[in-house]
Amino acid sequence: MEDTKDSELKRCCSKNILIILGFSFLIAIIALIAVGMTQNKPLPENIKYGVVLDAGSSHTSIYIYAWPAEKENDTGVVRQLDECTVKGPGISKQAEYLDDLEMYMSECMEKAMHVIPQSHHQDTPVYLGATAGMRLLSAENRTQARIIMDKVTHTLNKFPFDLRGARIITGEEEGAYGWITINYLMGEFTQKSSWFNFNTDENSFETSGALDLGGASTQITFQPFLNDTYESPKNMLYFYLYGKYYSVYTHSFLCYGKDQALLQKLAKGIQGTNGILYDPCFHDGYERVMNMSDIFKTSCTQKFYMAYPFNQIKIIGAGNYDKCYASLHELFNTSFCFYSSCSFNGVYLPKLKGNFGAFSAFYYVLEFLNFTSSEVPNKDTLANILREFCSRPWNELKKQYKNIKENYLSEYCFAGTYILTLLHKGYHFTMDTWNRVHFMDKIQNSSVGWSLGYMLNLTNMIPAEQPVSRPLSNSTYVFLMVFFSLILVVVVILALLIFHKPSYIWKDIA
Ligand SMILES: Nc1nc2c(ncn2[C@@H]2O[C@H](COP(=O)(O)OP(=O)(O)OP(=O)(O)O)[C@@H](O)[C@H]2O)c(=O)[nH]1
Ligand SMILES: [Ca+2]
Repeated sequence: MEDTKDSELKRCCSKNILIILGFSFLIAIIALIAVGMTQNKPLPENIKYGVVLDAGSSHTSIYIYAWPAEKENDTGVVRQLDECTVKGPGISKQAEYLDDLEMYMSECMEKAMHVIPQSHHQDTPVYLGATAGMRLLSAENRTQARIIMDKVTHTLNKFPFDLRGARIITGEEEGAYGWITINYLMGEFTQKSSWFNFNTDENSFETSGALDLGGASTQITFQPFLNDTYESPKNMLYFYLYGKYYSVYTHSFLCYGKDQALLQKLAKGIQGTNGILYDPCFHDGYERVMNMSDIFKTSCTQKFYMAYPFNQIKIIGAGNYDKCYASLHELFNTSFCFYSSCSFNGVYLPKLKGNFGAFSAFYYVLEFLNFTSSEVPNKDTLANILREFCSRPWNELKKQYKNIKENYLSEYCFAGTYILTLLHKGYHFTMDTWNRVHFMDKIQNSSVGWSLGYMLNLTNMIPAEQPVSRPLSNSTYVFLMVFFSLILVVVVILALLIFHKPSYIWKDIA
């Protein structure tokens, strides 16, 4: 009787303990989830900002970038927050208006001050890089170029940011940073170089080449086949990024940007005329009068200079793609080459390799001509588009494209034909390789150009080694915590059930 009472008491006690434990675990899990959801939120992201001014030959653009401070060595984390186009021409044309530089910059710099929180102004780095317009001016008039750069620095110092330098960048830098930008935005530097990739085949790390067409210069940059990296050391750049070596070919053709190429073409075309130029690269019915001094003031046209008895020329459009193509051909001298292969003017060009991203005027022009969305994006398709477009009368075009700046509209025939000539005759893209050129303006809302790569480099945001993998994210942490707690509960309950059973056994034994 006593024993039965005893075992009843034991069973009752075990049951109560089980209920209390179960209840406690339930409360603990609810508490854990609640704490995980409320207290364990990630720390507010510490955002950093950076500003780059791209002082191009035709205009100045300002790019504002942002990135989370704790992730700055990861790839693809820096994003363009905003951009602003400065009204007016490039800084190389500002020599006579130096006192107006502050006004020139102010609208876009104020935009940057608005976009970037005030508390970050003082530690936001600002870089200005001037490109081919200033390179040309520097070669023609070094003193004037220095005065402009000093004044630009002085002006930028008036804004509350951390100005880290305003300088003229080289054509090689322009090419290299454009290449870095594309591959950074496309995630090419880290994606394929993961730990399980033992493949040392150079193709397994293929990057995208970069083609930039500015107003005064144009750049071609790509990773050639390894055997082709020794012929012209001055064209090679070497990078060690995210634990991998890259040998990159680059060349910048000064005077072969869209605007300077047009001046070259006009300077050549005017030879032997009486001041009237019937130009197949402009539409029928189009007329433009230009000062001879404007054509010959750049060093790009000096090789065509002759004494002329007139101060102005009159360009009369004679829209004809085939004749325009033939006239542009003459700007590319392919008659000599002291290397195994050349692009033009005796410049070494290794065998083209991989895909290319083509931006700036490559994109603006071919986007207008609807070539970027073409289903068969090859040379013949573009030639057909241009043949039709160039033959259209100017009056008809003006009526159809009322919202497009007349200056841009009048030059699409020339510019499209120039792009075709540059890619085909200059860089030797063939029917097979044309479809490897991808015309682009932005990748994930960030503009493709040299400025992002420039900032990444100057702020040391591209590490030589692969960054170590990061700890668990907040959500993974909460999930794992709850998951393992549940397992623990199940295990404890099972253990208690097993522990609970022997009370019957004890009873039997008794
Ligand atoms: N159609 C069109 N042309 C543009 C546009 N923006 C710029 N351009 C022209 O395209 C050419 C190249 O422009 P950019 O890439 O800005 O040239 P840039 O940076 O000033 O010149 P570089 O110093 O040689 O790099 C120039 O002739 C510009 O006038 C645009 O939105 N539409
Ligand atoms: Ca440019």
